Amino acid sequence: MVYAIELQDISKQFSGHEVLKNIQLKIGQGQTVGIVGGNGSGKSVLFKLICGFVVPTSGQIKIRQQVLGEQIDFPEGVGVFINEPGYIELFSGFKNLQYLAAITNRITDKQIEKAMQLVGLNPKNKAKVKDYSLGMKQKLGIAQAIMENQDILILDEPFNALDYKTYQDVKEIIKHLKEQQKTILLTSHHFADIEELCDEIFVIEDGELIPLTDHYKKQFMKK
Ligand SMILES: Nc1ncnc2c1ncn2[C@@H]1O[C@H](COP(=O)(O)OP(=O)(O)OP(=O)(O)O)[C@@H](O)[C@H]1O
Repeated sequence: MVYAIELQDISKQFSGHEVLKNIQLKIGQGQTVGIVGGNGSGKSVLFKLICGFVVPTSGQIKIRQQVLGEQIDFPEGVGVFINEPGYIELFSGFKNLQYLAAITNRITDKQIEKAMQLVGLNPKNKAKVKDYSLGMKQKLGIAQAIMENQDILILDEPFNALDYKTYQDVKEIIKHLKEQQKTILLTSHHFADIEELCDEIFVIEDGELIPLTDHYKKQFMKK
């Protein structure tokens, strides 16, 4: 199998506190993998390591066979949604996405508009991002993650703060991305969503990444 993402012996410490210990993870191209765990267990740190936003204390990360920090600094062709993305507050949502799209210059304004419409944002809305609600910012972040049609998607809590209709829409978008054989890494505190969407599920407990067992499943289903 061709692996889109590979983590070998990844550990991460912050000021001597070991958040992640010897993580091994292989994600095949086209797979959707869910990561669950309690608050502060290290899910976001794991995702930031894969995106190249945080450097591991030890171990190796490969994205499409390329070693992060050696062959590449940042993984290319990865759509990222990490909570509370930073935007230029005085720009509209569309202008923010236009600004970000200009970095790689791969997509047209029409594609940006389409991504915004998919998550229920009006690209013609001139409101500044500083006046956006939390849910609108969340939608903008998801539009950003999917707008370039990347084949790897890292989605950290994509369902947070969404109204019911947008939550359903985002779930449908993820299902559609799965059908298109995208590789997706997903977290959510709603275990039912993870179970519905993911081919494989792992738990982070005490810094270790372990496959979901019935014991953990019962624990998460209670929530
Ligand atoms: N830059 C940082 N400096 C120091 N500690 C950090 C840093 N980033 C994360 N941590 C610590 O790493 C641990 C894991 O945090 P992380 O955000 O990955 O948790 P999480 O599983 O995503 O939690 P939640 O479900 O609440 O979002 C926490 O103890 C957090 O305080």
